[in-house]
Amino acid sequence: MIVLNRVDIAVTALSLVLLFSLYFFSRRSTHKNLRGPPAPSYLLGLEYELQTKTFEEGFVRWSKEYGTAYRLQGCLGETMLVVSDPLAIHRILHESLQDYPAAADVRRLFEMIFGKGVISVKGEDHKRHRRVLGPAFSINHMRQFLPLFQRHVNHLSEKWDTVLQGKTQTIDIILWLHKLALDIVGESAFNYHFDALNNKPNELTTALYAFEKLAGEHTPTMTLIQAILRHIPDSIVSWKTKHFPFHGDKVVKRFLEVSNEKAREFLKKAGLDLDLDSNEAKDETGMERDILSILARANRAEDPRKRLSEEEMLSQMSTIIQAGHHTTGYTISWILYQLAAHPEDQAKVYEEIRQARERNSGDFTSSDYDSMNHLNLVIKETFRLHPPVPKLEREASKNDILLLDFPVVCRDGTTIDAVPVRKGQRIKVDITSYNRLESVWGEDADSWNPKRFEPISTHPNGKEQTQVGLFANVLTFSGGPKGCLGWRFALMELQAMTVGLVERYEFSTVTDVEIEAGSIGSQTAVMVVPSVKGKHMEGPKLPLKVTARAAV
Ligand code: HEM
Repeated sequence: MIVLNRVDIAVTALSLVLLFSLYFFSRRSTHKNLRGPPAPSYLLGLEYELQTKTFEEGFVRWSKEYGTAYRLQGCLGETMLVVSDPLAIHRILHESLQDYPAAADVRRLFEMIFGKGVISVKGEDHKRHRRVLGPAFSINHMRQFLPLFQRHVNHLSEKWDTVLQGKTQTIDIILWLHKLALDIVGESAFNYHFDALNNKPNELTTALYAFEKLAGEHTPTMTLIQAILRHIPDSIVSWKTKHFPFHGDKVVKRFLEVSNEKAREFLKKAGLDLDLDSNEAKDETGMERDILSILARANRAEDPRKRLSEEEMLSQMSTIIQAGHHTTGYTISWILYQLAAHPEDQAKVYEEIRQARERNSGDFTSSDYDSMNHLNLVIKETFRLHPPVPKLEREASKNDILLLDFPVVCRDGTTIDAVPVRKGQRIKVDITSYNRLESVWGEDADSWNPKRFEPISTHPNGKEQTQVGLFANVLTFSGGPKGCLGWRFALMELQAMTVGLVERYEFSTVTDVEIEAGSIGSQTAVMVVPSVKGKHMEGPKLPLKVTARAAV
């Protein structure tokens, strides 16, 4: 057996660093003339620092300083391009999606977490997945979920009533709302009862919570390892994960295994098992309210050559559970926070609910929600200011040129309105900064102002906005053929949650507790969450004062 001494190990490590540096040098970008923030070190670039900064301190500030396209130095001298320019984003997400797939390491991570679901695949496979998934997310099916949303909101209210005992109490609302969102998505996706609000232990919740605990562990070494892994071929990383899994690999795998097992059990029980040709007679199960049943039927109706395989079908469930609960859980938290911080908006929303109650004393319909003007302005403004997914990681698959709506000034003082992109270039589509561009949203873009979404005849910069986002032209749900599949689901769920909770409770901020946007996750997959100012590294927290209202 070969025994390596310390010198051997040091020489090997140094050689690897040199080899990677040479590799990165050969891939250095064409963006030398673009401006960007200085990096504190060659080894880590700005990547480690980014994980300790809030988005406000990093990306939002830099986009103000350097414009809608700038360079960002990653580990070992890698140059990344950050864009928040509407025209450039339009090209990346809408016009040329096939030339700007998700970066390879992101797809690899997504495949580990979600399996071979819609979020992990690209090209023709992605189109095939979207075709089968489309019907399950149609507006008509979404409306069928409304009673389910309302039932779970009522359940949360029962819990809060017990906590409040008729008094005003400070509640850290975030964990409650996270559990509410999880209960909703489990039952909607495949009639799975997480029973999170009841704190009921079950296999899938245990696997999910173990997975969630992984997020937020950052060290310089981990940052460097992750950066190096980005450039190692998939086959080698898969081999390593299979034969020498890290603790995190095992935890992630466990969640996917349990989710697949539960989805398979459910389909079997519903008579929709994935042995596609043998279940023609088992059509009427009466359970088509969940996404998986609708999906199974849509898949059967597809041309057999284009159907999703069993593995692909089951992977959609882990995808929907993960994509559909953190996002809505954090967004409803921000909505309630903004209503607490802006009592005049809360009063308007409450008044709309009160008036709607006079017309409808039973369960509200989706038309009732759509007719509440101020409620919908508040939701749109929250989407704009608080996107839970702050950026998308893309990679150019060929050389291209990104035209800019808003020219940027270069290091040599020249102004450019087009940025060349070479094959392999990593691009960060900066959702948060696009949503805050003064040139798009007006001078008060950093401030809360729901009225900006009232219909107007002219736009703040005097010209029509370039179409980028799926909803209200904010980029929160992304845009184009890979944009969020669940945006209608999320919108209706958030309407039901906001109305259900504001009708019963009054929310106000806690004196001396300031809230800011922190983040959890890694550079590859990060989420922005409410946290206590100065303590964002401690994770999501949102204490609010909650008072039960007298019945309307
Ligand atoms: C406020 C709530 C939500 C936000 C902000 C949000 C945001 C996003 C974003 C930014 C993406 C990435 C798109 C891209 O890569 O270009 C995405 C993808 C996705 N979301 Fe959502 N999402 C939300 C809720 C939901 C819900 C409730 C569901 C399901 C019930 C869902 C299902 C999906 C799926 C399946 C994808 C993958 C789409 C694809 O790759 O083609 N999302 N979402």
